[in-house]
Amino acid sequence: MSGLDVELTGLTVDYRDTRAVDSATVRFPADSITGLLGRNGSGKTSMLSTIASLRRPTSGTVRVDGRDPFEDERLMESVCLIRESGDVLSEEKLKASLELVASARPTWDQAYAEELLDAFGLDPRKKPGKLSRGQRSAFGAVIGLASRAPVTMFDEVYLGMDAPSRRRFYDLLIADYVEHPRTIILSSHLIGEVERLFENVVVLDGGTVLLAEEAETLRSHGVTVTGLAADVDAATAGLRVLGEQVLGPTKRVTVLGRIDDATLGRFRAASLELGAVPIEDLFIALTEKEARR
Ligand SMILES: Nc1ncnc2c1ncn2[C@@H]1O[C@H](COP(=O)(O)OP(=O)(O)OP(=O)(O)O)[C@@H](O)[C@H]1O
Repeated sequence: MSGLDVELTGLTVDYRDTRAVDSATVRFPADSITGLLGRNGSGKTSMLSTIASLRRPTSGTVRVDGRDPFEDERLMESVCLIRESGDVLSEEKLKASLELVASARPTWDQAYAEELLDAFGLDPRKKPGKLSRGQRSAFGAVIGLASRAPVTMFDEVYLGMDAPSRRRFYDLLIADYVEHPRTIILSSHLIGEVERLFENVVVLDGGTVLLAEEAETLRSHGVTVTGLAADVDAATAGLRVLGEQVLGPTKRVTVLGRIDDATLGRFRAASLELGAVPIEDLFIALTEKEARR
C-alpha cells in the first residue's frame, strides 16, 4: 500500500482561550516527506493530533484520501502518529506494545520491527520504565517505521536520541521510504539535521501556515556565498544577509532573496563559491519577528 493524501482546509483548533491552529489550509501530498516546522507553541502537535483523529477540529476539515478520518475507523488504521511522549503500555514489556500495534495496523511488518529493535539495541523483554529517554524515543521510531502506515507522522520523536541513533533513524527512514513510499510528516526542531530528508516544507507560525513549499523552491529563495572574507563582504554589501560563519580567512554568508544576474556576475568575478541555502537559516529568518518587520 502506498501513501495517502492529507488535506486540511480552514483547520482551527482551540483550547479554552488559546487558538493553537488558526484557519490552516495546507496539503501534505501522498508519497512525499514533508517537514512541519515551527517555533515552540506554533501548533504543530495540535495539527498532527487532528490528522491522527486524537482531537476534533474546532472548525475546518481534515481529509485523508478525501475522507474524514474521524468518521472512518478503517481509515484511522492508515494514520500513525508517533509522539515523543510515546504511546506505549507503560506497565508491560515492549513486546506487549508491539503486539498491540501489530493487531491494530494491517500494514505492520513484524520481521522489519525485529530488525529495527536490533538496530537500535532494544530488548523487547524490557518495560518502558527501564529504558532511557533515548531508548524510549528509539522504540517510538521502531513502531512508526514498522507500522508502514500510509500516513506516518513523527512529532519530535527523535529528540531524545543521541546523534548516532538519530543518524541511524534518518538513514533507516530514507531506506524504507524508498522501498515503501508513503506520506511522511516530520516535525522537528533539529532542522539542520533533517532538512536533507524533506521534499516539502510547511512552516507554522502562531497557528497559521506561514508557507508551504517544495524544499527545492524554498532553497532557491537565497544563496550561500563563500570565499575570502573581504571579497565576500564586498560582494554581499547591501544584500539581506541572514547569517555568517567565519573559518580563518574564509567566510560563508547566507543571503536571502532572489539573486539578479548582475549580482551573480559580481560573485563569479570575485571567484566566490555559491551554494544552496540551509532551510534552517530560512526558517529562522521567516519566523523571527524582527526579521519580518
Ligand atoms: N492541552 C492543551 N490545553 C491548552 N492549551 C494547549 C494544549 N495543548 C497545546 N496548547 C497550546 O496551544 C498552542 C500550540 O501548542 P502545540 O503543542 O500544538 O505547539 P507545538 O508547535 O507542537 O509546540 P512545541 O514545538 O513546543 O512542541 C500553545 O500555545 C500551547 O500552549
